[in-house]
Amino acid sequence: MLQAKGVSHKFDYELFKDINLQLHQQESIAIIGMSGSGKSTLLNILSSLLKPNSGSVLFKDNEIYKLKKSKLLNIRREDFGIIFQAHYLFRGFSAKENLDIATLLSSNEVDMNLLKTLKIEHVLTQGVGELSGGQQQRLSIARVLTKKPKIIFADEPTGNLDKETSLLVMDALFNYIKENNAGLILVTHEENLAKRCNKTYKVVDLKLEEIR
Ligand SMILES: Nc1ncnc2c1ncn2[C@@H]1O[C@H](COP(=O)(O)OP(=O)(O)OP(=O)(O)O)[C@@H](O)[C@H]1O
Repeated sequence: MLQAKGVSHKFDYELFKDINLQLHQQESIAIIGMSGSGKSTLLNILSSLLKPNSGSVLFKDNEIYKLKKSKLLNIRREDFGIIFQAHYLFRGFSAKENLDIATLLSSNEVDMNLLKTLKIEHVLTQGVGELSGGQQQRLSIARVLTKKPKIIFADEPTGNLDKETSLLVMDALFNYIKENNAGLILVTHEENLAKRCNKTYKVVDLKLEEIR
C-alpha cells in the first residue's frame, strides 16, 4: 500500500540515506530511535508532508511527490490520517462540533463504539477548552479515524497519556486497522507499544534497522 524507495534527506546534516520500507494492509510498523534521530521527519516524508531530497514514496503505486498538488491534497485529505504530537482541534467549538467537521468532509458517521473505546462519549457537548489534555488528544484521534483513512501516521499518539489510557488508544488504533483493512505507522519511544506492531524499525546511522 505504501512504499519508500531509496529515500535520503538532509537538513544541515544528513539524516537518512537510502531508506526503504513497505507497509501492507492490516500491517503496523513502529519507528523507534534516539531523540533527534529523525523519526518525525521520516513520518512527515512518508505522510506526504515533506518531499525528501531524493528517493520516492509510493501510495498504491503512485509516486506521491510527482502527483499534481490537487491529487496529493486529495490523498492527504481522504486516504492519510495524520496524528500529531500537538493536536489541532478547533477551540471555541464543542467536542461534537470538532467531530462533525470530519463527518462533513468525509460523509462518514461518527463511530459511537470508537468514542466509547476511547472513553470520550460523555464529553461531546463540552467545549474543547473544558477538556483535559488527554481527552483532547483522544478527541483528535477520534476525528482522524472518523475520516476512515487507509493509512494512519501517528507521532507519539500516547505521549501525554497515562498507561491505562495509552492502552485504550492503542487498542482503538489496532482495531481500526484490522476492521478497515488499513495500515499504521507509529513513531514511539515506548518499547512495549512498538512490540505490539508487526514490525519495528530503529533509525540508526542514517538507516532503518529492523528489530526482531
Ligand atoms: N524543518 C526543519 N529544518 C531544519 N532542521 C530540522 C527540521 N525538522 C527537523 N529538523 C532537525 O532534524 C533532526 C531530527 O528531528 P526529528 O524531529 O525528525 O527527530 P525525532 O527523532 O523525531 O526526535 P524526537 O524523538 O525528539 O521527537 C533534529 O536535529 C531537528 O532539529
